[in-house]
Amino acid sequence: MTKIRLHNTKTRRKEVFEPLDPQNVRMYLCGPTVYDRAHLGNARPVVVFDVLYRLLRKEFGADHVTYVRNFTDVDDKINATALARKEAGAVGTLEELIRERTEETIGWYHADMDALGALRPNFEPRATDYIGAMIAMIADLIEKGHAYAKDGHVLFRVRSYQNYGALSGRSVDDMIAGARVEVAPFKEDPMDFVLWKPSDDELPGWDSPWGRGRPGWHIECSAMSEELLWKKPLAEGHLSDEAKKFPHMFDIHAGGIDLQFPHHENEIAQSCCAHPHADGTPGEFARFWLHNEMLQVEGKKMSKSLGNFFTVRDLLDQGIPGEVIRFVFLQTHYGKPMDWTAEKAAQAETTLRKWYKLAETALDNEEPYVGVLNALTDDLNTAAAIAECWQLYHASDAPSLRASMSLLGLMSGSTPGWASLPDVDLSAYVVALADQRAKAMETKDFSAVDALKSALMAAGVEVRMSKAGVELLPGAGFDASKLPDV
Ligand SMILES: Nc1ncnc2c1ncn2[C@@H]1O[C@H](COP(=O)(O)OP(=O)(O)OP(=O)(O)O)[C@@H](O)[C@H]1O
Ligand SMILES: [Zn+2]
Repeated sequence: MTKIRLHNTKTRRKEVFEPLDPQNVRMYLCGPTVYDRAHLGNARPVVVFDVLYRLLRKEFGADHVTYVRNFTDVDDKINATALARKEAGAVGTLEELIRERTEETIGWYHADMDALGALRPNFEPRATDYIGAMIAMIADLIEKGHAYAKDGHVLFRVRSYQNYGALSGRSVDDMIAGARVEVAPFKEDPMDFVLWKPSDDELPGWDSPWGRGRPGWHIECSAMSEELLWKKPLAEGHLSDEAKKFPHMFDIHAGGIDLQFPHHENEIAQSCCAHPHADGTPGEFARFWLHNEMLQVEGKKMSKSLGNFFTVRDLLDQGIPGEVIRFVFLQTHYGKPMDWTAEKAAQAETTLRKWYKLAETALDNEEPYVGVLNALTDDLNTAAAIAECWQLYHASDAPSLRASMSLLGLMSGSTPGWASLPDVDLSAYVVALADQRAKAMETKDFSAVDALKSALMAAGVEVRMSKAGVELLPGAGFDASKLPDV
């Protein structure tokens, strides 16, 4: 078996990845806050870590990987969206409107990420289903002296955790200088962050020892990863004796680099302080930290707050197949920033069309080509994997190309219609158009040619007419059911 090597942000090195328990490889990815459609940047971690999930399933067995990705469904932005709808006259209590909004957004998220060929994780916990676990963890942190309650708030005492900042490689003081930390009367230190905050009657809230309130953002990932990647497999007997020697530890924690600080630093602080070793020193959390770089727009992170975003749905609605979007992501290593451009999408589509044509002649039951596997096991080098696929294409090695594409999550069948594109026989239309054009040259009446051309274009066919002849290609929005009769 090829050794998987991954760049671990924690050590800033590429390291050989050996799971604590090869029978149950455990990974957690910070998921979306569900108040709106995912923008294209939000899709990058999903695609990148879907490749990792597929690789781990290939190496350790499909039933031996547990992948958790949460939904943050308690958040001030969600509350604000629901409140705005209520003010605009929507019927229902605020809580109902919030639930409606998060349900709707989760539905959109699934549809959009499915279209990108991303496998659904094994667990997709919602924060609101784990409030009890969060309250218990917060109470425990207070008892251990790592947190304090003040005015209905509970704060994490950052200076009680010596390793704070280790993931980002910065000292607490540097971080304070560089970050916009909120100074508040209820804080002992401006660096302390919120574990729990009070809710007024207008806001969703849960009863807690500190009054009615709601959790801060960071605690949910600590609580949910603990519940699903440690307690649950432990209780169900799905952890080896070796893995049990590392309580509360799991293999991989992933997310965008924008989450490294403060979100991931805070997750580490909470989890390690909640589960100290027997000698009282801070305990363990994730062994490997993986961070994807940002999708950018003109050098800036695509983000909702900057307003420089478009959604995955926008692109799908423009007729760009999900696999094309996926392919564009795969062309850049996850550790590098990247842009989305129309040229990249067009090139990706041309490539995929060629590959499909060859790969479709083979069955999907071969092993992926070793060159592709080697590229992926080298810190998910998807760009190199694509170069290897080109070699297979040029060598007309259909079985290996098909198996390699499927390891990359391509040809996954989640974009219906796409797979049949290369097989579409448009030759009857080529003949008809050429005939009509020949006639029109004599009669000087081009209306029939134009009508047929428009009908084909309406079905998503790209029409190229030149002296050399007529060329027809199914385009991105191709729909065979709309083809005209000839
Ligand atoms: N431009 C981007 N490129 C790559 N990943 C991104 C980008 N923007 C956000 N992410 C990732 O998307 C995931 C979901 O994040 P989240 O729902 O918190 O985003 P958001 O806060 O709605 O987005 P924004 O940062 O635009 O406000 C996180 O893993 C985050 O790192
Ligand atoms: Zn998280």
